[in-house]
Amino acid sequence: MAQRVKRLCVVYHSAYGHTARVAQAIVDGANEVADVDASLVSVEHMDHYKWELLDQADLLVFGSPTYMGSVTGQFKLFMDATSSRWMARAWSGKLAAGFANSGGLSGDKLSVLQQINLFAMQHGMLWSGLPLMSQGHAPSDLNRLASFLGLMTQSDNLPVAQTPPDGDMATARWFGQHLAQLMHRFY
Ligand SMILES: Cc1cc2nc3c(=O)[nH]c(=O)nc-3n(C[C@H](O)[C@H](O)[C@H](O)COP(=O)(O)O)c2cc1C
Repeated sequence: MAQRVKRLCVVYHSAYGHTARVAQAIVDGANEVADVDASLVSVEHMDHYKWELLDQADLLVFGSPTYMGSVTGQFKLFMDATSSRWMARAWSGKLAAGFANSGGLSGDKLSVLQQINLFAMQHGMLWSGLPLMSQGHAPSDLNRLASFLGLMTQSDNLPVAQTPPDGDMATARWFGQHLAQLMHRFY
């Protein structure tokens, strides 16, 4: 029997494009898995169509750049705009995951992942981390920043085509694939 197509949606903010590139890599990785439909939603200019995509998704992946050790103001506006869904328990039982990009190697990205995790818990969602052992700390290595709560990537102050490095981009695709497979296992 054919299995139902599962929907994953990556919800992100990106001022200069680096976090957007990571978001796209998660979507690309997820779409490599059969019977998965993964899409991208920027938190800017949310409209009825975008909210519908989020409401229909089986799994939401939330991502933000790190600003002053926190999610960006734009991402926080999005979080606050979900309060009617929080009240209605609309996303309760959905799978959730998170990612954070920053300029610093640490950059206090953990704080961003913790904020996003707590946000998902407020919604009653079911959290998936990044179950991938670090393969080393070079720019080409998978999970070089050794993060398990969610995906961490780091970008230099360079054009988007050059940074984050290959290992971070490959980790993002791995994360997308993993989350897609998780939807099939879970639902
Ligand atoms: C206002 C502001 C605050 C920032 N704060 C941090 C920070 O706390 N830690 C860090 O490592 N990078 C910090 N950065 C760098 C950003 O995290 C980095 O430029 C961003 O992740 C790039 O993503 P984007 O191209 O998707 O906007 C900051 C940048 C700005 C503009």
